[in-house]
Amino acid sequence: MSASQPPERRPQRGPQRGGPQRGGPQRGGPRGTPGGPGRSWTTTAPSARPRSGDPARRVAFDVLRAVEEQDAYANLVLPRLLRAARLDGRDAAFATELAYGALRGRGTYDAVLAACVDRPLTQLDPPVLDALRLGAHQLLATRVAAHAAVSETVALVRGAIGAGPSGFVNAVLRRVSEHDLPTWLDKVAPPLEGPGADVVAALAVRESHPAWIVRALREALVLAGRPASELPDLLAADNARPLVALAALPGLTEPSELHAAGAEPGRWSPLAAVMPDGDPGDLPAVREARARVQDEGSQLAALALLAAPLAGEDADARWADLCAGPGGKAALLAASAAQRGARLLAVEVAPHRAQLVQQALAAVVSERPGAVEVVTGDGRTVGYDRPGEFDRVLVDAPCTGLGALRRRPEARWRRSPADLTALAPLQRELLSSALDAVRPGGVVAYVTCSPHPAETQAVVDDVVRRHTKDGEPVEVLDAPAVLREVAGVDAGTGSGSLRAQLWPHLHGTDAMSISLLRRPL
Ligand SMILES: C[S@@+](CC[C@H](N)C(=O)[O-])C[C@H]1O[C@@H](n2cnc3c(N)ncnc32)[C@H](O)[C@@H]1O
Repeated sequence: MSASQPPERRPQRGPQRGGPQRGGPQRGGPRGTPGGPGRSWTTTAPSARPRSGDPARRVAFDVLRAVEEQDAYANLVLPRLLRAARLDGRDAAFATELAYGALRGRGTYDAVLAACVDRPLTQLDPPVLDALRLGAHQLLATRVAAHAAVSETVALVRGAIGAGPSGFVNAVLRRVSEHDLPTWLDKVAPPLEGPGADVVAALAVRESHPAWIVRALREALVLAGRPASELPDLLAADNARPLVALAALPGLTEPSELHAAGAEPGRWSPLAAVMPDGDPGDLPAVREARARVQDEGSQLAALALLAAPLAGEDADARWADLCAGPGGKAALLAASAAQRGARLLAVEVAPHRAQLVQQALAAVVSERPGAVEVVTGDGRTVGYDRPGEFDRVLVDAPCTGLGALRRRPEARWRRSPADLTALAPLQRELLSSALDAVRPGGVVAYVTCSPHPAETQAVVDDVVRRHTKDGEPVEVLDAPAVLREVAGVDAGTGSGSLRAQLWPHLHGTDAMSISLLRRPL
């Protein structure tokens, strides 16, 4: 697994954090003998060490616990915990690296830990297992000194869980520290080639992905005209920290304002600026909602809808976003609508997400209130309620998010193949509704942040076939050609498919799939 390097740590002693005394002593123990060549160890017995834990490690641990126990999203819970612990700067960066790294790397670390513990990991107390993952991440993928990784993790366990498991954690982590990551991978991952090779199982351990996702991404690559040999790079890209991309909302600011504040030009989107470091919230344009954090792939999806050629009448003033929450693409569309004298209907079914859309569009609304209408409702009914009313409609469909795993470190462990089946009818109904909602000659963009064929090509093929059968044919437009025009990006999928597919390992964006459809005149 290729994990990003964390910032150098300066030695730190945090205030004591009294945590609930969860978990008893762990029975059994590590395999083999602790210690290893080239490592320096403190000679103090774990029981005699101070009980204090480092606050950054405690925050990372609490993130892992919230993800496990409350189904929390790491990117939402982490900022709250950082604020509560009053961590910023390097300490906040370290806590973030630990939490995200341990979550992303779980597949690799569990394989290593399983080789160091004498019973299935499922029999460990879940908080103890999380602490071990944090320790393994420090030992195998950061520059934290081995003795500090072990002793600080043991201190964390004493503070957050209790004294009982501290000796066990100490012994297991010492065992982990006996080898570096490449050596461990050679020991615990199945071979990638030669006799007994199992590419999927090997990459699942090496690149820390569930095997079904490794298989699904391989299929997605091949069906999008890419060689399967790109799979390791694609999986590795999911483990790299994405740069923060910003979108300058048209008419409200210019990318040059963001560049002047230290951001660099984006790679593809004409609206993009990329922050090499720092907090986007420090930029006035972001604070005032004139610019927003948005992956370049998402920017390109919205821009593709706006650039797709209409047919027939000149009208281009009525746009709709049927799945608007939390409002990223709607903000870009609304700002463009305000510029071009158009009006955007933003529909979102979840009330709290519809509120986020309102917030995302606030700057546009204050400039031009008539440019936007936000509705809490079901996008599936728009085609029936307002048939033929729109010139351009976006369906940014609810999907598995398999193309944005680098952004959501826990997502790969939450998803299951059943999600694909569960989302399929909704995706088809939303696209069908969009096609009913556009006028003849109007265009629909069907977008997912997943490259999986079941929620991209299959949905489009099915809906186009059904509409055609019902006497309402649909034209499939050349989405890669539109993207080439808009951003000079090559996102072709080959073999006659007109769908565009972006990839993290090729384009540096989320793996957005973009199909453009038009109702014939
Ligand atoms: C992929 S997200 C959209 C992201 C959004 N376009 C953006 O760029 O910020 C899909 C959204 O669709 C919403 N959704 C799910 N089912 C829906 C439905 N039947 N009608 C409208 N919205 C729906 C979800 O709540 C979620 O907010």
